[in-house]
Amino acid sequence: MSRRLNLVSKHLGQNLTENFKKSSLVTPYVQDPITFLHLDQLLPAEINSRRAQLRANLETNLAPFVAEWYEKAESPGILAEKFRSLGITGLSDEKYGCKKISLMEKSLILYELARIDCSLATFYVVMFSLTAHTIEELGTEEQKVKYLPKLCNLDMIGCWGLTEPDFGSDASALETTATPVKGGYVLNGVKRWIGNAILSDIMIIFARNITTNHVEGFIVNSKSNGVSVENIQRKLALRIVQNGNIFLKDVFVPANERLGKGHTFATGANEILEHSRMNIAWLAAGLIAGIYENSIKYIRERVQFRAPLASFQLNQEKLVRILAIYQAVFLMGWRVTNLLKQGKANVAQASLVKGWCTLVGREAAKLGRELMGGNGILIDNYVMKALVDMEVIYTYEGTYDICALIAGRAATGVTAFKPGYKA
Ligand SMILES: Cc1cc2nc3c(=O)[nH]c(=O)nc-3n(C[C@H](O)[C@H](O)[C@H](O)COP(=O)(O)OP(=O)(O)OC[C@H]3O[C@@H](n4cnc5c(N)ncnc54)[C@H](O)[C@@H]3O)c2cc1C
Repeated sequence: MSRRLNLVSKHLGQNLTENFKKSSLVTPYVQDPITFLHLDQLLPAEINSRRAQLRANLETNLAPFVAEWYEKAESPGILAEKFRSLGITGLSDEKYGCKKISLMEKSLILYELARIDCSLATFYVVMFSLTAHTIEELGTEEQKVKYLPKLCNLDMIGCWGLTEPDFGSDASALETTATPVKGGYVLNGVKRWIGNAILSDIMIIFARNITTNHVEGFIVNSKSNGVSVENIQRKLALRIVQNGNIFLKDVFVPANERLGKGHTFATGANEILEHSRMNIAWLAAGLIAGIYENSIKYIRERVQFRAPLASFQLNQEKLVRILAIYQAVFLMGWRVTNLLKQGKANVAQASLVKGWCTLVGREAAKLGRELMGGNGILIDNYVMKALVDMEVIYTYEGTYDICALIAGRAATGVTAFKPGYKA
């Protein structure tokens, strides 16, 4: 189309849209999906107002940089400083010089971070739901005093190494070994996909104690002799997070760096995953909020067939499906967070919620991408990035299938896992 025709058609489209907007068919609309079923009323007022403040700060301080970081696939050095200045660093209790961040508040921080970008939320999960939380729950008092003050303020970066090249879903069968020696243990093995590995000062490494044959956790100084990290390149999702392979060759770990509790897979790594899986439901909710908001804005503005995309029945149905998915995911996240707070959540519940929220999150992401047509693949339009990132959260910390089978075992009382599986 010539430039003149293009301008005329654009002008005509704008007039029609303006007329359409003025017509009685168009009413005020739902910009923020949380308002549809008034889900914000489920949140304590003080926490909800801090959430709103955080959203405003994230929009100003982080959102403008995300596309560039994502394209360059880099974790900016200033991220820790940004998180500190936003006041979102801390622990579940005010101790070890850390600020208190309650379970619900942490969930909403993850929700708001994912709404901006899922890599930012994942960095937060690795630091606070995995690394710091492991030391908080399973560490000795000496380990807590040594590490938590630095971890909770992001003065120290940690990573959490469970997965191995040959043991992903089948994590409880992992092969990295911990051999008791005088004064400690010697670790040998390889870890794969570990978030923050290359940036880390310390690593939580799960290894099989060859004396007990159980999987237990060790705190490894990343600069120890025998530790090397290779960054995984060319990822097409979660590009701001750095994932690495960790190689452990005859790495000596002093006895006092063995985690104090959780000396089996079920009582150690799996306990931490239970908590963390619940967090992933909030990443899904944040992503779906972002998908909804970007989609509604787009379809109200874009004109085809001389009418806004939002006026087409098929498009309304797709948008409403995203809106409904959002309500369900938020409610599930909220419910399981409250159960966990009351000490009543278990691994089956956390797995059901994590698995299902990311399953339907995939559908929401596809619908959002579809609503934007070709423009849906542009990074600045959010939805394609959300779609690929949703694929990762559907997979990490227990794939959808594994989560479904853990919940299925609780529901039926019959295991679908091969003999020996411990989750
Ligand atoms: C970006 C990213 C970040 C990650 N970060 C970390 C991290 O920080 N720390 C860490 O320890 N790990 C991390 N992981 C690893 C992640 O937890 C694993 O990728 C995940 O558990 C799946 O393992 P896998 O990739 O080896 O897939 P596999 O186990 O090989 O599974 C492949 C497929 O087979 C299915 N499958 C496997 N077993 C069964 C079964 N019994 N029944 C039915 N279906 C089955 C799976 O559901 C999946 O669809 C990360 C992964 C990614 C991609």
